[in-house]
Amino acid sequence: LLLQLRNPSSPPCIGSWIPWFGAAFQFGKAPLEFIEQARNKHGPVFTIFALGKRFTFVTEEEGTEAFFKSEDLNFEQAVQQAVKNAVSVPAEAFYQNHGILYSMMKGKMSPSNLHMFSGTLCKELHEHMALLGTEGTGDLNDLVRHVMYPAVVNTLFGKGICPTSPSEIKEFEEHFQKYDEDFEYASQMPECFLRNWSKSKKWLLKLFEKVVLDAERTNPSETASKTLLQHLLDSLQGKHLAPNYGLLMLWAAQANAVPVAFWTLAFILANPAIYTKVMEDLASVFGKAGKDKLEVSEEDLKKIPFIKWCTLEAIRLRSPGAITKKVINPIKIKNFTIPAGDMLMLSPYWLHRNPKYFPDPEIFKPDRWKEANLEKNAFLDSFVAFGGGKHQCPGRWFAIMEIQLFVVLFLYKYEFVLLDAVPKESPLHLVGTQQPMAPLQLSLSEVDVKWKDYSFLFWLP
Ligand code: HEM
Repeated sequence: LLLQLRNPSSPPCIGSWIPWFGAAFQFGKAPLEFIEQARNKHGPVFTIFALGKRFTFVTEEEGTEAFFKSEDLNFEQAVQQAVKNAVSVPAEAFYQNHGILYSMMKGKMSPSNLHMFSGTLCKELHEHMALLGTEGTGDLNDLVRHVMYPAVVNTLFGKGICPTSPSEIKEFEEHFQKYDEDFEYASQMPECFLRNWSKSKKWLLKLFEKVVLDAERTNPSETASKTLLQHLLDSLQGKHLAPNYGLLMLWAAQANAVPVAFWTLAFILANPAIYTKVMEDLASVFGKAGKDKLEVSEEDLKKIPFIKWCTLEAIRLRSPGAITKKVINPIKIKNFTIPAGDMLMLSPYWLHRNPKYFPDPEIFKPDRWKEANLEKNAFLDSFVAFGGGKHQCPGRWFAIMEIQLFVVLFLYKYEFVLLDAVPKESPLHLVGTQQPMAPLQLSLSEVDVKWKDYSFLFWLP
């Protein structure tokens, strides 16, 4: 009945007048799947009424164009409340700082500055991989986290600034994982509903008071020697918010990149032909696998484009469930008028499954990236994992580089046997890239150079 009575110019609205029941409840349970079902049933533009808010989804090209370009939509207003809930930055300070901090991060992590990170990152990755030992069995996701997390934190925040050593990391990791796990829900609702999350947030903010003091104390005067955190401290208006912004930056740097590194490795290892191609490329640039302490520069990575394609293809398949803008003036999309106040939502995850742009969309096909003009830093058409327009993810080039570097060093150093099938992605979260639903056990051992030549034979059809 509701659908029949609606104003024909507004999108179909799915929901009930009591938030949390009916469709809104289903939406909360598995939002990713819900979006696709709603699209099939109601068409490319539809509104979900949940948590007392209207979320309008646009799932086709016309909507995408408007989403990234329209002046009637606003990014800052869409995320301000979430930032307030997540790290307690008040609205006024958020609006005052956002533009300055965004430009700073975009500049520091631009393609031409990546070489400033790659040396340190390579060294750090080696150091933390060495702690894994020469062989063992475990879950790939844990393994990736144990290496990537401390290596990237030491690179962006400075060594010894955040806890990363084996003795101090455990408690930190527990809190950070809890914080990350419920970040999405916590950014949408009052903290009192999430007691454990709130405890971890307080613990992390307290820790960051010390982190920023240490970073401030060791802040060098010359620009080239500063860490990303120190640049953030220099740019920030309202120094008392430094711990809050430090934590936000840590979350942004880890939350998406770590799961994508997992998926990139999982997809490569589960596809014998792709694994073989990667290993041949590595051998042609660096010589036979197994030599320890391979030094890989950002220039070297350019010689192995196939690994960049694998990374981008994993990002395509596991891209954020949704990104958001707030409608500030009514906007027309297709035949619908979306009212001011709505949250406009676009799903990179589902857009990346449109066969018109990505034939065989569910298949991991790194070769499709041959068509992208990556030398000019352009992605494939309709690839929006990092957003688009003027608010695109400022860390995207760093993210792609760190994952490539990790994959290179890891595959070069170890041989693997997968003990499980690649798990499915969890449909539970809307914000950010997907987590695996189940563990992926594998056993690994350092490559024995003698054997490496022959190991290719096992993969051949
Ligand atoms: C594969 C990994 C990553 C993915 C898929 C990703 C994706 C995104 C997306 C979709 C947005 C929001 C864009 C929008 O809503 O229009 C975003 C924002 C952001 N990302 Fe990333 N990101 C990744 C890695 C990183 C890394 C490694 C960093 C930092 C080192 C980072 C820092 C940020 C920051 C600071 C913002 C907020 C920008 C703003 O406030 O305007 N991201 N990212």
